[in-house]
Amino acid sequence: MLIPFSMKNCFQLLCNHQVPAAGFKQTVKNGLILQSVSNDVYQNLAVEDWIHDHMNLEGKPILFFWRNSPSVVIGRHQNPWQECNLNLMREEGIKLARRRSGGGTVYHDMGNINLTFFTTKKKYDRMENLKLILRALNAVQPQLDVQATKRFDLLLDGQFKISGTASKIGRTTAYHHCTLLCSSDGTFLSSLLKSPYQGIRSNATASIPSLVKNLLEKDPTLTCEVLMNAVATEYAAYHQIDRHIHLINPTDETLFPGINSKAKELQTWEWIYGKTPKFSINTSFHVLYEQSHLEIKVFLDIKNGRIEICNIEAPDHWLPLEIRDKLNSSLIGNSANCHAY
Ligand SMILES: Nc1ncnc2c1ncn2[C@@H]1O[C@H](COP(=O)(O)OC(=O)CCCC[C@@H]2CCSS2)[C@@H](O)[C@H]1O
Repeated sequence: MLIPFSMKNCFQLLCNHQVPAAGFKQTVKNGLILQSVSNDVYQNLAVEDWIHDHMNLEGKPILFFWRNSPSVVIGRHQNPWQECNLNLMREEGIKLARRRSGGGTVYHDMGNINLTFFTTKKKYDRMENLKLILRALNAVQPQLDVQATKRFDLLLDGQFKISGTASKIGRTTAYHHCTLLCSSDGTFLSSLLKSPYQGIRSNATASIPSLVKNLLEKDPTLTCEVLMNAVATEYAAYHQIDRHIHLINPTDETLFPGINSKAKELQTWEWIYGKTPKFSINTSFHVLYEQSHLEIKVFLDIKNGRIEICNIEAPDHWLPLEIRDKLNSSLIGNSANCHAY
């Protein structure tokens, strides 16, 4: 079912400004199913940006499958310090990405499928897409008890989340993307999505933690490949299109002119950390000094990921006033995570 081939002609058919190439007309008349050959979260998010920015989807919806090497993906208006364990992520080499859609933080690895449903703004319908996934699940395993919730999660057995949803609505084009947990590392997922920091105050979107489960735990035949093929079959039937999954390479500038600079931008400190809504930290800790515990109080105001106000308070005999003032002023302008560079 997977056919790697040059997508150039398909994109020529779908792009606003280009002339339809003969031959592929039938294939892409009513839509297209794509799958990324890359497991790089930034490259795959760049495909979403590119399609969103460049394609005319009128009468030609697109379904895009993608999987990533271990990554944590935060929503557009979230605070990574509040949402995940950045130290653990650094130790384990887990990527952090900020997506352009809103909503909460999720963990991705090769056991998690991402599905992006691109449509015109008019045709955007998250529940319709989730119902399509439910039909696909039902086709491969009729005994599964999976339901869509009002917040567009998919729950297995009434309590375990197997899919989370987010979306981006542009002027004319929109996309709904969601996860599908097949065989992800559940222990990693829960330890990475716990912040060690206390005392953060902010208006950033907070994630809504749930119990999660993998579909493969419920039925060992439900591999990622089986699930993707099932959804592709259902999508093709629904849109009356060819059910082939076309493999695409997100670094191919001949298919996606300008895509590499989009991927680069998504990897910048300014986008990942710098877009964090303003927040403050009000916390304290103790140090042992000459057999007594001293309380050190810390107050920080952080804007665009950088310290704007810094107020560290400590007993004078441990931290002389002059040094404390120097320390406070020297921290201003620093990134809230200097190690992340
Ligand atoms: N991969 C995955 N799938 C489903 N649920 C998850 C996953 N990872 C974590 N979680 C659980 O969801 C909550 C957060 O739920 P919350 O509802 O806050 O956020 C979401 O669901 C966002 C989904 C974004 C989907 C996009 C699709 C392509 S790029 S990312 C988290 O604390 C965990 O309990």
